[in-house]
Amino acid sequence: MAATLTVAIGGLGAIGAHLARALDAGVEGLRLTAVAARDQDKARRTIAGFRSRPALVSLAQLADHADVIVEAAPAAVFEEIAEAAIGRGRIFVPSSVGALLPRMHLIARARETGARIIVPTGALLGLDAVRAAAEGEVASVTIETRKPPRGLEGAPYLIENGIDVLGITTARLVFKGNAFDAARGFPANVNVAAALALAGIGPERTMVEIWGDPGVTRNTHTIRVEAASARLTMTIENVPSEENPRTGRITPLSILACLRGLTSTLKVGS
Ligand SMILES: NC(=O)C1=CN([C@@H]2O[C@H](COP(=O)(O)OP(=O)(O)OC[C@H]3O[C@@H](n4cnc5c(N)ncnc54)[C@H](O)[C@@H]3O)[C@@H](O)[C@H]2O)C=CC1
Ligand SMILES: O=C([O-])CC(=O)C(=O)O
Repeated sequence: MAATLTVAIGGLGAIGAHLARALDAGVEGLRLTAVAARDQDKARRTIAGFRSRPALVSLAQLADHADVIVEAAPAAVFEEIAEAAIGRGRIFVPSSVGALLPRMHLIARARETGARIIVPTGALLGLDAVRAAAEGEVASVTIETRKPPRGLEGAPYLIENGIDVLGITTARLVFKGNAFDAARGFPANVNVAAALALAGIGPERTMVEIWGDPGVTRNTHTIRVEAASARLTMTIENVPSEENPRTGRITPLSILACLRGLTSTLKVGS
């Protein structure tokens, strides 16, 4: 029988609370041992009915409590969770993948400590095919993201460029550039572009279009890959979660599937 891995989660919002509940309900090979949250009272209420109550600790302490540290917090506190997890040689599973792009030194650090950084597919699709294609020659990778305007509100790029996204009445291209610049300009919005870049040809060559689109109710991502082995065109339309409409409901499910793959006897997909 495969060994059980202990799991700690930083952030108990749309992703973290859902994942915590799912783990507590029972997942073979995984055991939730600790969580960290900003609002301690709310966190206590969230875990009150759990079958096995995890320790409520600080972000930096998560790494002392588990083999696998899942980051499910705002990008602003990414470093605090990541540095402790990687410093202690844990398996680090980030949600705020956009925050990893400007911190690629963490990968060199993980090499030193024996930590692993496992980026889940998250709100995207098809990263298995992108990774496979990237083992051969890839000419181009693009992602087109369409969001309801309020899902883009407050992004630094829009503020810097005076773009009033809530005033948009027809679909408008608000950003076109590489994944690196997209992650800087839209830190709460392009985790999927960052994951795509890391799966394929890197943040400099992965091209991103972000559209504010009053005509969509779902965050919609279309990936196009032109490779020597295949041409890929894939679209996902994410149902927003109740807790945080910026975050697709599929995201905690994808992380759960990713965690299952760490211990399962049968693993499907590369
Ligand atoms: N990889 C992907 O495909 C996706 C990634 N994301 C990213 O995942 C991250 C989490 O997303 P959500 O769960 O939707 O966010 P959320 O806003 O619903 O939850 C974040 C949680 O972190 C907590 N938090 C904030 N500061 C904290 C601190 N200092 N210590 C402990 N907890 C703290 C908040 O109280 C909140 O409960 C975000 O960065 C988001 O952009 C979101 C959707 C898809
Ligand atoms: O589609 C979603 O649910 C979230 C999203 O765009 C991202 O975080 O990159």
